[in-house]
Amino acid sequence: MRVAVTGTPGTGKTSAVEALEDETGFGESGLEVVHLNDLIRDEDLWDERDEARDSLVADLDAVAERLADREELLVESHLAHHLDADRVVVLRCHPEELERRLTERGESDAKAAENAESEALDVILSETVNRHGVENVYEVETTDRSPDEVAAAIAAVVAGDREPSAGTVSYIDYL
Ligand SMILES: Nc1ncnc2c1ncn2[C@@H]1O[C@H](COP(=O)(O)OP(=O)(O)O)[C@@H](O)[C@H]1O
Repeated sequence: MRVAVTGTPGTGKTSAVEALEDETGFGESGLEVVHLNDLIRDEDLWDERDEARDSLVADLDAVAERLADREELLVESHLAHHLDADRVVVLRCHPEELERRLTERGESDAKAAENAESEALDVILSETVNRHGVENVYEVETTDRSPDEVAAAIAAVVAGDREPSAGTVSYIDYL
């Protein structure tokens, strides 16, 4: 099975998946965890540098090819939903809390605000539903949850103990 964990930067993908990897019992799932942003950087799977955003623009074809022969995968990244997957977890976070998390992480105010707005507009959720269909999408609210609690929700998706739930989160009040 291939599981993608996606979400706007700051929703806590890396923290939750690291907590999941630390959980006893996760090894039994047989899933290999890929922190995609690290792979893209380490293996040069990008084709240009976005100077304005101080980030790399991933070569998604090269990434897909790199992972093509892997069947048992859990891929974590804000790009993970652009890859083939059986189930996609979309982490969500209230834009005000998201902005706080990103600013605390050292991101610029502009970048934090851009991501908060994107989260309020459901950008990644929409992209995910368009590609994978509502029946394969699981939204997980992280605003008031610890990384361990978010990890437990991801584990429940992996185990098949959670129903698909696209469209259950709304931050329209922020706009
Ligand atoms: N569940 C959470 N509750 C509060 N803060 C969190 C949570 N998850 C992550 N953070 C903090 O928010 C920031 C972004 O987390 P990170 O895991 O890097 O997110 P992402 O991988 O989605 O960009 C980090 O500073 C992290 O410590």
